[in-house]
Amino acid sequence: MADPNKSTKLVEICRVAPQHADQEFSLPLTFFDILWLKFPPVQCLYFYEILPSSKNTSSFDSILPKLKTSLSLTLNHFPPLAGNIIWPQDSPKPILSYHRGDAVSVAVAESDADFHRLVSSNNINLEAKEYHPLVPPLEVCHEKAAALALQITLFPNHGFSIGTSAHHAALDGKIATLFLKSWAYICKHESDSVPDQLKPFYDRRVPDPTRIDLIYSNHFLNMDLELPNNRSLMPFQFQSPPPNSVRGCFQFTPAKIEAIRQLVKEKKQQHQSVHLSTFCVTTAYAWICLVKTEEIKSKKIRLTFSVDCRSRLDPQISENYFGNCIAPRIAVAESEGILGEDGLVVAVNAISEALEGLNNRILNGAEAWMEIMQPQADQLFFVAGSHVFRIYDTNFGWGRPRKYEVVSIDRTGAIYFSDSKDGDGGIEIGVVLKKQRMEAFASLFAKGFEDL
Ligand SMILES: CC(C)(COP(=O)(O)OP(=O)(O)OC[C@H]1O[C@@H](n2cnc3c(N)ncnc32)[C@H](O)[C@@H]1OP(=O)(O)O)[C@@H](O)C(=O)NCCC(=O)NCCSC(=O)CC(=O)O
Repeated sequence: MADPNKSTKLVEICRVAPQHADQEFSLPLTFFDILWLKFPPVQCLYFYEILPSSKNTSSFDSILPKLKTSLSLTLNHFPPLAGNIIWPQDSPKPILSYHRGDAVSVAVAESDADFHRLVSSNNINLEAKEYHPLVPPLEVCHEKAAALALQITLFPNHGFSIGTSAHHAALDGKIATLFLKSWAYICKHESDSVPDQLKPFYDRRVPDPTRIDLIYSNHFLNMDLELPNNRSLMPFQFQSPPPNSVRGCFQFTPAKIEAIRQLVKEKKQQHQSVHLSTFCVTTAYAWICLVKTEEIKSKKIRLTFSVDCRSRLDPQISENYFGNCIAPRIAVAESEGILGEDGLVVAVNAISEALEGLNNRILNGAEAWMEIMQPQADQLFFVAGSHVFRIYDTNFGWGRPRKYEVVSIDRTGAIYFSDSKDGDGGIEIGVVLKKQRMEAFASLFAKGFEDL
């Protein structure tokens, strides 16, 4: 249990602006962005350890100035992140706007909480709310919503954490990661520029011949909300984590991933081929463990995940296109099948089916994505993040992150995926469950591999 006497104290809240951004930005949101307009902020945490024996100890005092200076330089490349989402009365849709003088709110805090407990990957007793003091709130009111807020928390003699709160209508996971990597690069190399692969791309030429952006915007404008106006940018209320919720982090080593793949291959022998990517087999395994843990009674079970569309649009857009460019996909399976002897094959089949048509029909049905995103009775799981982002390569000059966490999954109910901190091709997943359920999940997750 967390020690109630340990605390995180706010030291200052400063505003960091791009150092030389002369260009004002006004990026109209596309339908990919508007889909997330009312979503709560995506909150992530990166922990960095500074070992007492390391030569970096002497530089502990320089952490904060280095991070602030490099942030300001990084924002030169990402000025919209210092801006706000607004929805002017005369605009049919919301806009991400950056004006000179806009800045990112950066909270600086100091914590005497147990750093090692917070970064432990084997701990399934970390209360969900223990990370909350380490991530900042995002400034949101009816008229505007900040794109980004940051918090740097120092753990004297141990290390520091960077907490991020990002508006999902401003950027998706890929660009949030790109921003952090650019910041880390500039900080580590004491540079003011980044290599091309870390540069965002601002051309907004996303194909939208049927004006899905207006369909989504009108959805909000026509909603019967008890708000001063339907252009309000206040997010929908998402549930707080129930009391007794804990976080768990689980590892798929490369050997475990291969074992699942082999098992599905053997069982599928006589049938058609299926998509046996790392994403597919690990998501299937985690999904089954969750369904068993939650003792789901509904007949059909759904799993929603995002697909990066950047390379899948016609014509393709830049890999570093700034904004959102993800499409929701839903895997649907019968609970009987998922819980049965061939549950893995059933789950892999369902995910494979949901992945069909990505290269030529990616936007089919996009008019209805807004409905897909609404909570539904038989929809259970939502995948956030991706192992392909290589989060653990985000090195500000003090080494790889000791731990990464998507804090906001405790409100969205998602399960997050990232690469593993060992950098060996493994995968890490994070879940938030009630304590008893977490114990059941941990046991199922471990036992499943014994049975492979
Ligand atoms: C649709 C997918 C999930 C499907 O993934 P898959 O791995 O099954 O399929 P795939 O076609 O991408 O890859 C199949 C195999 O080819 C390999 N592969 C793919 N592209 C490659 C490339 N360019 N070079 C080399 N290899 C490549 C993969 O590593 C994989 O192998 P192997 O498996 O052996 O490695 C993914 O393509 C994708 O779009 N991922 C990103 C999703 C995303 O952006 N999520 C974040 C949402 S925003 C967010 O999270 C914020 C929030 O909402 O909270």
